[in-house]
Amino acid sequence: MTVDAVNPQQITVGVLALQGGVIEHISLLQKAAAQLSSRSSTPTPQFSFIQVRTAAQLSQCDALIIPGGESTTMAIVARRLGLLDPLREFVKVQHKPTWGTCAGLVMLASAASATKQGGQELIGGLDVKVLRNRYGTQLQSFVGDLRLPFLEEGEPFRGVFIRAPVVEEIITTAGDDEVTKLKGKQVEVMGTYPKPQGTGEGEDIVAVRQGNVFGTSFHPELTDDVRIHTWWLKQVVEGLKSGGRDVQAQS
Ligand SMILES: NC(=O)CC[C@H](N)C(=O)O
Repeated sequence: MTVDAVNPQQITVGVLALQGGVIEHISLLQKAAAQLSSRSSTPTPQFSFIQVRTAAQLSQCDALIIPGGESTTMAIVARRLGLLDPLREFVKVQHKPTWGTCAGLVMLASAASATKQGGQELIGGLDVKVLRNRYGTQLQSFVGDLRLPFLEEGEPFRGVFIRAPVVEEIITTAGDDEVTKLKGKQVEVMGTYPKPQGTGEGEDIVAVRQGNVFGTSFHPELTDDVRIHTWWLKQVVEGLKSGGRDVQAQS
């Protein structure tokens, strides 16, 4: 199933507003929308950016951002508000474009390790296992320069990592129900960052995409760098214009 074709003149993007950097995401989305319209020679869509706290608000959205915060708390609150199943439907059945940052990435993973005792509920959508709090506690927060191949050439992106998760495993179980629902789209690594000293060789995966679902370990909304928001919004518009073909097919 694909996202229904919508009038791309009117696009509503929601930011899940249970906790975390909601206002910051909306502010960067507004800047990104202004940039898209100033760069385009043809009319760009009219965007509405709304905070989502109810299933009714979610149903108005063509795309969604799940911000950072605390995924365990977010799951509990979403469950209490009756939002968890509508969110699963939005991401995994309607295949509407969804981007999770930090705790949002945890929520969009199909599995997580280093969870609290008893585990935690997830939305799923990305066939990955995330390792929560990979870099330690709040005190080990850092800003690291990232080279993100999907962005235009330019300065490295300043990645803000706060108790950040990383993708520790890409789950490729053939015949897995979720994979089938995601139209066979495979997980694509969109960004990596060198493993901290003493924690192994190579790079950690800090950004992934699978079909319409995108996740970053870091917090672009806590910078004034609008590039990822602009890139994502463009993917959303292109996907809706083509009647719901998912964003992975666009690039
Ligand atoms: N900055 C964040 O969003 C932290 C995420 C948090 N460690 C979690 O697992 O939910």
